Amino acid sequence: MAEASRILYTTLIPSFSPIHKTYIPQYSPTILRKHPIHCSVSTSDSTKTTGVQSIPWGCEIDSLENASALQRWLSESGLPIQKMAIERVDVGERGLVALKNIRKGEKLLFVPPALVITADSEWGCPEAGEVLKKNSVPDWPLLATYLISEASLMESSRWNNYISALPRQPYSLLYWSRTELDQYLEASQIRERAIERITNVVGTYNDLRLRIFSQYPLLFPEEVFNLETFKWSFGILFSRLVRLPSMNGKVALVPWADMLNHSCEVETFLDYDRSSKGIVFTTDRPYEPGEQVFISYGKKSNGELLLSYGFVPREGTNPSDSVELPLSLKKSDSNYKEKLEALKKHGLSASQCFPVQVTGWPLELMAYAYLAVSPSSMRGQFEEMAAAVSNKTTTKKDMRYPEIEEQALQFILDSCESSISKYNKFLQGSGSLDLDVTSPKQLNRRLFLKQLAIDLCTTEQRILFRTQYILRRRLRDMRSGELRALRIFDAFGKLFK
Ligand SMILES: C[S@@+](CC[C@H](N)C(=O)[O-])C[C@H]1O[C@@H](n2cnc3c(N)ncnc32)[C@H](O)[C@@H]1O
Repeated sequence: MAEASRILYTTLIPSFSPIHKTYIPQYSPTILRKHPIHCSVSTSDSTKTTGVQSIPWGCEIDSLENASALQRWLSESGLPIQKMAIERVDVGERGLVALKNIRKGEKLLFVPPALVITADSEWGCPEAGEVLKKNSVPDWPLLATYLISEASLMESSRWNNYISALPRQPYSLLYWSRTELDQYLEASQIRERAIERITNVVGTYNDLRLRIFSQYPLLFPEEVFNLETFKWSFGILFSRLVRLPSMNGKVALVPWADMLNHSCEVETFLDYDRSSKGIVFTTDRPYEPGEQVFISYGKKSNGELLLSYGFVPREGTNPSDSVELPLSLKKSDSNYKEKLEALKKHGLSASQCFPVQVTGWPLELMAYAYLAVSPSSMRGQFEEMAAAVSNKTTTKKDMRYPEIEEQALQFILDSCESSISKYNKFLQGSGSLDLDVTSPKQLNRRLFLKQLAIDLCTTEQRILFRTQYILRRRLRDMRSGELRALRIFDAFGKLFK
């Protein structure tokens, strides 16, 4: 479900496919190795390639100096006069603030395509770009390498002002160590997603290094193109890349537009506007001078926002919030093997996670619960249940098996309560911090991460409490209904004795 919303919206975090899964080299690198090519810019001055210390890799975002330089450079480079300016803000540290009254329904920004970075952008070091393109490197790793390459060129890159204004340390779970993830996010399934993402980024870098960078050390010196710089560039992509629906879903970094922070209270998103030939968004509320202007990064849960952007919205403000509930087949089930086979046929495994919202849970979760509790006598239905778990049923109507509904609901309730106790353990153990995480620089790292984890776990646990309440009520109603039916049946029996 979250995946679908990612595609519908111009989200700032499109799905990222790790290079080692998708990338097929189209020529033998040995051919080029025999004729090494040098990047004319980076090799002419040794400090550009080896003087890594001097590459700034963005800036501290609480300093607005580089942001002002960015703003000047953008207007000199064709960005029309704006109704907003970059300022220090309460939400998101730096953001775009209205300079004038802005109406609801007004188009803003108009960033021309020449100021947008895509996989087709010209490289400051064209030879490096050629090598990546000849190797059919997909957009994400290509853009990550592009950012590093341009950053290393410093003033020689046309994006110098943009890169200098990027955060030196983008806030995202990519920057959390394994110990921090284990310590603070053990209760949340987001920990798994973060580990998976870090593994993909490391895998992608290793793949590029083995196949390409090591073959062209002059174009891609390890002092510049290494895991640390890749984590930085992927952190930038995860928190700033947009997918533009009107450009066939092309992914792009849009300077200036990427200074907009997210609000769960607006629905407007960035897109290419054919009539003005620029990147715009249309406001869905008015703004007064001095107010921060927001866009939506997509209908994402708090966990997904923390994963990619490193923040958690205030409690109760995100209508798209959800929590992943893990369910598993019981190993002691005498039909375990058959049920697992049925799941495997649909690309699923014995343990699955399902997104639960305060408004309810998906049909797929219910189908999984039916499968998990169904007895041997229902073996003939395992297949259709597994198909419903994978959302591949032909009929999309709510599937029901009244004879095992009570067990299925109890099964979900047990999983829900086991998750709640994990959150309890973390939240009770962490005490009650109540720090203002909108100014992260003022906190030390440990407190900052802990507060983020507490905010996330509190909102996720709330959803589970609500689910627990609904399940308990349904089960109580079912059971009291059954009891009443039994009593009536009993009374009838006595009547005819
Ligand atoms: C696309 S950038 C927006 C501009 C960013 N504030 C900057 O100064 O570069 C996304 C980053 O902004 C911050 N951000 C965006 N919306 C936020 C929000 N509602 N609350 C806290 N931080 C937010 C997060 O650090 C996120 O990774």
